[in-house]
Amino acid sequence: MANEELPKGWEKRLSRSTGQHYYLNVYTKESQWDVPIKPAQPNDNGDDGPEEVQCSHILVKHAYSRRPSSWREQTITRSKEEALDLIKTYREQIVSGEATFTELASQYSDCSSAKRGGDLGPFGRGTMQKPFEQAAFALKVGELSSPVDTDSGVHIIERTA
Ligand SMILES: O=C(CCc1ccccc1)N[C@H](Cc1nc2ccccc2[nH]1)C(=O)O
Repeated sequence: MANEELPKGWEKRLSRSTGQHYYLNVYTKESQWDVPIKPAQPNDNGDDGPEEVQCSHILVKHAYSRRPSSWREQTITRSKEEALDLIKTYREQIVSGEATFTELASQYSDCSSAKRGGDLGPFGRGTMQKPFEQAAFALKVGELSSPVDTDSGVHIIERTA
């Protein structure tokens, strides 16, 4: 199946280990063996996908973040690698049920939205940094993204509406 027929962000790849084709979402880094299905109904402006989404996120900043400071820490010095390790740990704790997204966002997110359990409210395209927007609009409601890099740091995103 040619890439142009796949939903936005999805690419067909060949697994070196199995020789099988798989599908990778270059925005959310999700991968799957099955062909991804385009959203069933176009929205009002005729494109695929929603005009607005609502998401919560957990942001872990690092020394190279656009603003390496937050309500948690006046000066953030961790490396990008350490930030990625932390966000992966939080994601594993959420997936395993060890902690809830809201608990971890409230306690650890370096964004002011931590005070709202990570909730950013509804937003349309063109309001958030592009990598964040692309990942958020590629999620189904209830889905949790893989780690997403922006100039602010490393995020995991949960689409809530
Ligand atoms: O820009 C904000 C506020 C975001 C927000 C929107 C709506 C409700 C509450 C907060 N905070 C930045 C960190 C940050 N960078 C982001 C990039 C994309 C999405 C959310 C982000 N949060 C910071 O604190 O440096």
